[in-house]
Amino acid sequence: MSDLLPHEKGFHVSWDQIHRDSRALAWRLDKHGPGEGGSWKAVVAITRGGMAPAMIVARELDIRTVDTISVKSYHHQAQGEAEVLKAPDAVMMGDGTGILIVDDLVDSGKTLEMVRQLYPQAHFATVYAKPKGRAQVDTFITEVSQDTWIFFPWDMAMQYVKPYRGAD
Ligand SMILES: O=P(O)(O)OC[C@H]1O[C@H](OP(=O)(O)OP(=O)(O)O)[C@H](O)[C@@H]1O
Ligand code: HPA
Ligand SMILES: [Mg+2]
Repeated sequence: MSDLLPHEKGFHVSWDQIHRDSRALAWRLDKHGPGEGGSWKAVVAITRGGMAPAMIVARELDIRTVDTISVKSYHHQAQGEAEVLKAPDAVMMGDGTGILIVDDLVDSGKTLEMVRQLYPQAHFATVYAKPKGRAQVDTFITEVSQDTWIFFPWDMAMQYVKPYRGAD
């Protein structure tokens, strides 16, 4: 069974599951910001996967200032470069102090590494984490093995499944 391809070893996450896990992330981050009463200044979602978790975290923590950063990664090129396609508001961001940067998961850590270079004082939170990228994330909820592919609800649809036994 160990010769399964990464996409065959799947962790399938439902909307309900990501809602609960994102709420758990918000609970963990609540009152842990550097502002008054442990507050956070703003939530910044790493698009696109970070948008749903960021919305849930912002809702739970009553944060109305929400922005996005769009990063295009070049994982398959030798230099392993990543490019910012859309940056959040520069004045609001500063060096990242008080900013909660949210993504759905960290895998190799390349995306967070790049964003962290831009905003070294920000707090980085993901719902899921794989071992290679764990050092790049400050707070996460669930760890999965490196060879597990996480399937998110926005990439899936309900469909018929054949029973284990029975007519084809
Ligand atoms: O830790 P890394 O190896 O950098 O991988 C993690 C990133 O990859 C996925 O985004 P992707 O770039 O596929 O874009 P998307 O969010 O628009 O789907 C995921 O949402 C993370 O942002
Ligand atoms: O496991 C994953 N699932 C979905 N998107 C991803 N992008 C990097 N790793 C993953
Ligand atoms: Mg992403």
